[in-house]
Amino acid sequence: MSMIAAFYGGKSILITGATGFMGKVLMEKLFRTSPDLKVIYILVRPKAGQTLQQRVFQILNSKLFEKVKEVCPNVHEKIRAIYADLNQNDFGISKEDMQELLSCTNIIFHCAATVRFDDTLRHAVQLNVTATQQLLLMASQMPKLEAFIHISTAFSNCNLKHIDEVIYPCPVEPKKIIDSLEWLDDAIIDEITPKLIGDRPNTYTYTKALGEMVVQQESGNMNIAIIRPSIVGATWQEPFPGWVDNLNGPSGLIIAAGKGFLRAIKATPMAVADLIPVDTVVNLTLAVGWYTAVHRPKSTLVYHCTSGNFNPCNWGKMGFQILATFEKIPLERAFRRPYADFTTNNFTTQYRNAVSHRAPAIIYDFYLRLTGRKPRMTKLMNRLLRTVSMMEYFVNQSWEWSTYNTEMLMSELSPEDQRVFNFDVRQLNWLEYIENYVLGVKKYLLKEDMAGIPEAKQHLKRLRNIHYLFNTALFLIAWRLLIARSQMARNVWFFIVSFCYKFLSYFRASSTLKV
Ligand SMILES: CCCCCCCCCCCCCCCC(=O)SCCNC(=O)CCNC(=O)[C@H](O)C(C)(C)COP(=O)(O)OP(=O)(O)OC[C@H]1O[C@@H](n2cnc3c(N)ncnc32)[C@H](O)[C@@H]1OP(=O)(O)O
Ligand SMILES: NC(=O)C1=CN([C@@H]2O[C@H](COP(=O)(O)OP(=O)(O)OC[C@H]3O[C@@H](n4cnc5c(N)ncnc54)[C@H](OP(=O)(O)O)[C@@H]3O)[C@@H](O)[C@H]2O)C=CC1
Repeated sequence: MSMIAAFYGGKSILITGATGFMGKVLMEKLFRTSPDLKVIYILVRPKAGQTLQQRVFQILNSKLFEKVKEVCPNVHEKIRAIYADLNQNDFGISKEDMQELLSCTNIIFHCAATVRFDDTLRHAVQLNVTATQQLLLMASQMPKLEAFIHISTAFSNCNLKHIDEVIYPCPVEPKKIIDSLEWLDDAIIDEITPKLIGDRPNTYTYTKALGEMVVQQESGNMNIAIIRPSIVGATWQEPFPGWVDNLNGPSGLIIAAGKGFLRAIKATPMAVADLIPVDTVVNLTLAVGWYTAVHRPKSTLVYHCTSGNFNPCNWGKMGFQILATFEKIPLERAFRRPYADFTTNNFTTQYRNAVSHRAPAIIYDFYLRLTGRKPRMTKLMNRLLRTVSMMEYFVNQSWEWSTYNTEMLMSELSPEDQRVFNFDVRQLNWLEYIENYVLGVKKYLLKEDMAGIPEAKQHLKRLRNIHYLFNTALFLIAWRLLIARSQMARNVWFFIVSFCYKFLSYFRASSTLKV
């Protein structure tokens, strides 16, 4: 019997960010392994014209929850969606709901965040810092609370090369930043943002670091732990391999490469690609929840959930395997054949952006205009290049994360828990994982039918022929222009032609002699 699974039985669990990528996998695993848990409260806001109930219905009816419905048929009765907007004071939660949360919650998993790299400092602070502070305040009023688990990121201190499982202070106190954002106007905030984030690449990593400081400062006598995952990718094993449902991290770029939009990226092939499967993160999170509640460590422990020091894979190997998978399992209606180069040089990157990205987009838009359609490729390409430029920071350097606490926890688990809540990435086979990831992107994210693979392959063959034809035509035109303008080119041309002629005559003569 799994001790961790038994621990969650009968518990009331509060999850923020349950509608997000990690939150869904966390809920799924909880219901599947501890179907006797009492209730999962999820803080949800209405979105995209959907009510709370519609959002929950959609999640429960997705493929991800198929196994859960077998193990826990009354799962819909055990989810209680509570209206909450983390941008509002007290999250806009009604008095009755708040009362219930305060009096019943046993465990909190705080996953909600803005993960956008380009968010304004005001919004990123509101969600990643102020909301964390408010949640901690709520937690401190919960008499039955056993553990508060905060999800941060391994990149919260990406300005350092070696990162320990400790909370590093930021130069300006989070409280001062929260206070000043209340009265500063947006223009001034934009101006001071680069100074505040310093050598971090974006507001996301900076505000996640501030969020950790808030957790440390407001922890009081609660049992708190922080999890720092690196780049979270599709599921490795559970509930099935390759599940992914958003474009964050590598997923968007995998699609861009598979559809033939992304032809080159400024990335260091030997830099460590610290990807971690979402189910591994969730297993560690649940194990940490159990350990924190049962063993009550004296201080707030930080757990790194990374792959680099256990089982490193680099971007070169990853890119190669992604492209190799597209040979076998191509995406439908690709714009060009999948091919992506890694370059480390700024000049080459600019050249490839102009020649391999912008030029084909302009030519295609011209073709769309000619055929009476609305041009869209240049806009899409500009967006892609902007996204790629934001990812460059993460694919051109390697970090070292120490993992003492994570390893300590691994050794504390019973063999059964090590199996059911496996977070040992030494067992991960990268080639197999990446292949399943690419397949998952195709099936679950793009919702493409596997029956369409032969047609997709045919389409790629057509694109290859067009590519050859285009290159041959381009070469002939260039050559023709050169011959018309340069005596030297003409001489070379006549030399080649006469050489070929002589060779053919010799070949014909020798074959006649043999006969
Ligand atoms: C063979 C080669 C393999 C190479 C393989 C390299 C992998 C290299 C991974 C490094 C990864 C580091 C990750 C750090 C690890 C964390 O800890 S961070 C957590 C992860 N966070 C993220 O990844 C957030 C990144 N995303 C963003 O910040 C914003 O979406 C962006 C990129 C700034 C775009 O903003 P925007 O232009 O306002 O666009 P947005 O409204 O979000 O979406 C607009 C459109 O773009 C699409 N889109 C959104 N995001 C993306 C995306 N990432 N990609 C493509 N399209 C996207 C949307 O679907 C949408 O399409 P439409 O609905 O309009 O058709
Ligand atoms: N994905 C990754 O690569 C990594 C993620 N992390 C961390 O993991 C955690 C989960 O990330 P992930 O699941 O990928 O992120 P997602 O963007 O998929 O999910 C974010 C969640 O936060 C919720 N949320 C955002 N704003 C609000 C709001 N104003 N009110 C209520 N809920 C809100 C979203 O709700 P809604 O559906 O309504 O938008 C969603 O459920 C985050 O803390 C992130 O920093 C750490 C490392 C890497």
